[in-house]
Amino acid sequence: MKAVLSGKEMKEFDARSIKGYGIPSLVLMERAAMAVAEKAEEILEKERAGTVWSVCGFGNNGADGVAAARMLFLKGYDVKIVFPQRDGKGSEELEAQLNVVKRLGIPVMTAEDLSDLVEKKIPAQPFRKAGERKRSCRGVILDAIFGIGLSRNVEGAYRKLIRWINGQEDMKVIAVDIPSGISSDNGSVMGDAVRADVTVTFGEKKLGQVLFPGRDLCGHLFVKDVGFVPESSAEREKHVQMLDREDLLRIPARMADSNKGTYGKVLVMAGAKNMAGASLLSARAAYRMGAGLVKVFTPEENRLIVQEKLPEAILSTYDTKEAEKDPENFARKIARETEWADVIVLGPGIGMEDYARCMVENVLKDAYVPIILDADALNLAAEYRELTGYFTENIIVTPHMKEMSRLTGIQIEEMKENPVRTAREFADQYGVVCVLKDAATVIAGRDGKTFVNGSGTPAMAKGGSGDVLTGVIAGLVALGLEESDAAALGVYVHGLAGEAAEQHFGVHGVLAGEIADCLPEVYRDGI
Ligand SMILES: NC(=O)C1=CN([C@@H]2O[C@H](COP(=O)(O)OP(=O)(O)OC[C@H]3O[C@@H](n4cnc5c(N)ncnc54)[C@H](OP(=O)(O)O)[C@@H]3O)[C@@H](O)[C@H]2O)[C@@H](O)CC1
Ligand SMILES: [K+]
Repeated sequence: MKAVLSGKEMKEFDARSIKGYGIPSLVLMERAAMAVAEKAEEILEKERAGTVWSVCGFGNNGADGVAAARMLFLKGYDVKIVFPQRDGKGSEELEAQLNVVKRLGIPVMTAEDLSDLVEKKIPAQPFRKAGERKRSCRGVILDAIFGIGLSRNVEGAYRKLIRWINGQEDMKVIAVDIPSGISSDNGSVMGDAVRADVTVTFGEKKLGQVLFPGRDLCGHLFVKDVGFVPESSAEREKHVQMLDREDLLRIPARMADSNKGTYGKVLVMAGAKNMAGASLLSARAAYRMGAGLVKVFTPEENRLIVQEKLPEAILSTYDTKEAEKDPENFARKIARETEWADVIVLGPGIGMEDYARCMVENVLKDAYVPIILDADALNLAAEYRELTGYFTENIIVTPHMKEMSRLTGIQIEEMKENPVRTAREFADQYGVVCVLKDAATVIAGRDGKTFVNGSGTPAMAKGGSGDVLTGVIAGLVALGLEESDAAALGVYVHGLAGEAAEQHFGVHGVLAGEIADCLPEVYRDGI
């Protein structure tokens, strides 16, 4: 698990080393610049190229850029430094770096000196992967205009320079700390932003590098230790966390002396009449994740297909007409089923009929085991607000952006501006675990624990992928993990399984069921 810091937290973190412990700012900067110069040299050697443009702003990000330019100049590369304009007042560190550069005679110019400074916006290139350039590589651009100190939208000469960088098809772009124009707090583009091939960041990851679109614009991200004094583990835990492969070791082992009862009972309440797909995907994923017993509770019409496609599942069916005619009897049936379960998946594909609403209400009212509330159960809660009155600490909600928008009334664009805050506020308001699904899913758990997921691939942007996630989380609860941990680890494992499925079927070809079937590849390697 690694901490991910906001811009403000990062500022406090580096101030702690500089002011708190007396490590000189220029010492940290020298190491930061060296990490950038090393990465640049690696690329220049590989590409057999010799040109370096260091495009710098007037803060310490710019000072890093000037220092790295000096190091590359001393190695014999053809280096030029570019500033947006002549009259900018620089930070103390920048002035110090510029004094050295002047004595060495490294050319320093301004944006106006560039003959091909463009006005028009460079179109996005959705099919170009980071690191791919159209023509052969002539050299490297160091993007050191803004780092974590970006405080407002970019305009004027700054914006022109950003567009100029994006227009250099034959140069590789290394972003110093974070691509200029990206908010380090939430990854949003503030007016315009650099698309980097590589980003070299210092000390800790920033939220702007793990949330989209910043995550995409970083290209390959490298985190370099530059000598900051680390925080205690209690302090680190207060930050947003990101899981890594080591966390797979937290999946409980299977013991020699065990049986199916040892690994928990998952009840999947999913699927509508003649629509069994969601229940099958969820149940299959729960079994693949390691649950001992999985029962599917679904309309009678789905009996044959469930038996045929997943004979390992226990099946319990209900008559939807009867359920509507005699809700009390239906409630008793539901109570018997929920009593059996150690964990419940509630909602995938159940529809919005009255009996579905009755089912959601009864489960929320009477079941005390962890409940993963997804899809139509969430839509029902949005439509019949009184259902949210039953939200308590045993509930994990797994909305995607549209479902979250229905639940909260907040516009999707607004939530995307700060998904961490959106998930956190929802979890705190209702006392639930909130999994806000998106390309970078945010998990807001108990005790203020918040995670951003780093695994996954666009190959998973397909129908049924969310159903699989419910089964993965349920499987982890069945194995014995606490709800917040099961949710965070479940999202991570689900993403890794998606990556494994992409290896087999390509980025366009993955089916949701194949994500479930690739789960064993993930934890087999991890444990
Ligand atoms: N020793 C250390 O601390 C270490 C720091 N390190 C490095 O320092 C970086 C942080 O440096 P930083 O705090 O100086 O901020 P930075 O990103 O350079 O920008 C601030 C400047 O931009 C300006 N500005 C902001 N927005 C603007 C806009 N839209 N349009 C125009 N101007 C705008 C702002 O002006 P102002 O807002 O004051 O008007 C100010 O002049 C960090 O990312 C890392 O690279 C590493 O070397 C490790 C050691
Ligand atoms: K930068």
